[in-house]
Amino acid sequence: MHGISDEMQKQLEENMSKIKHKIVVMSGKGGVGKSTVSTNIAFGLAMAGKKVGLLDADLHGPNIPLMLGIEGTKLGDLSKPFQVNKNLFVVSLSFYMRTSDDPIIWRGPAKIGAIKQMLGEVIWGELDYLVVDLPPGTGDEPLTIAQELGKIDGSVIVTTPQDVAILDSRKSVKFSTLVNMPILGIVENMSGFVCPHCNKRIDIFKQGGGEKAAKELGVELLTKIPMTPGIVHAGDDGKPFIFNNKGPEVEIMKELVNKLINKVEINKEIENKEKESDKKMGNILKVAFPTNDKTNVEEHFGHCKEFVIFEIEDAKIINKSFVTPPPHEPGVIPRFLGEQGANVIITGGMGQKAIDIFKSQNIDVILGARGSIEENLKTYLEGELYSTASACNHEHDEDHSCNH
Ligand SMILES: Nc1ncnc2c1ncn2[C@@H]1O[C@H](COP(=O)(O)OP(=O)(O)OP(=O)(O)O)[C@@H](O)[C@H]1O
Repeated sequence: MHGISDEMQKQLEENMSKIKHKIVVMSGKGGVGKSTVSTNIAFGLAMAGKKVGLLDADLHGPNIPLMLGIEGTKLGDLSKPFQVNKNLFVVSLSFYMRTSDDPIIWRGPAKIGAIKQMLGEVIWGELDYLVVDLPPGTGDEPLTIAQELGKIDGSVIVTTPQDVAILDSRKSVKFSTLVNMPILGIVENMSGFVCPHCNKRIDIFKQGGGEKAAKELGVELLTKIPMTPGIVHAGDDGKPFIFNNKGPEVEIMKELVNKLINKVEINKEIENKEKESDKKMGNILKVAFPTNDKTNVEEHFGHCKEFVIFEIEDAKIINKSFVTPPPHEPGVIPRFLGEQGANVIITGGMGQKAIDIFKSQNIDVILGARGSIEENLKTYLEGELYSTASACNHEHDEDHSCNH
């Protein structure tokens, strides 16, 4: 299990491209409540109606199944995540272990291969969010996982209130910068304890480490979660704390989830607007191909199952997405691709009317393409792909494609 095949790498990228938002939860060291925070964020997002995947990628202590009450689960079909409820799906490295106390003793490359294999084999399908519980620390393992996830919306850094929080958080901030992922903010966990008998607050782990770290590092302090006995019971009983509990700590968790939704979705909107304006200024290129098998150019342009659209910036692919066109009717598909912002369509062939509609939207048409999409795209980006066919001559079926 040292590496993965090209085919699986492709599958991995395709899996990741179907996920709208990715959040990684990390911490500079173990035991600060990273898995607790990941589980409650994922459960909270699912409660808010989002379709969520929770990936327990903590190689050494994959304990999310325990927190969800599904410990001991062994999946027969490893490509399918475990469905916890209508909106929440989970995959844990523990599903791959023989027993729950089977120590994970893979080293270096084997570990990385195992993670890549898991990312490649699991078919999440379309998700609104993937929440990833990274292994603690900022070493090679979390780094590889973060790099394989593709574009990440941001990291949530979990820390505790001690002074050392600043050191741990600084490492996590550096890590986030290294993999080019935005930092959504810091969660100061185990932040004081309010005695249920006398209501007096006791700062067991000192005070404000996370807050200070956030200020010094110029990162938002997302929230402070107090030491709460209910959180321990919920974790041990396999029922996430955010679910079915009441009180200020639950409200804190719910506010955290709402904050993340706002941050991630607003960030994405801003990014999309920037991309749109970049595109208008000619900085981002969108290249579309019809396909039936996600790999090869479908020559029957008007009847393909879907289109793959690549976004290109500085001759590099920065995004790849699949879109399903509306049912075929004359003129509908060229307009649909115009709405998707396509600048170029590369296909086998099409009728003159479709070509005219594309041209009226300033979309270039390249005809005569066949075979591998990636190869065609590469040739196009090298400036070597030219139309090798002319319009099909079909009066009534402008989106028709012939096998030229
Ligand atoms: N705010 C809190 N109040 C009380 N207990 C908490 C709180 N947050 C986490 N815990 C408890 O602390 C313990 C460790 O939490 P958790 O497993 O989430 O930490 P972790 O950072 O993921 O650890 P690891 O590095 O081992 O994966 C658990 O028993 C959990 O229930």
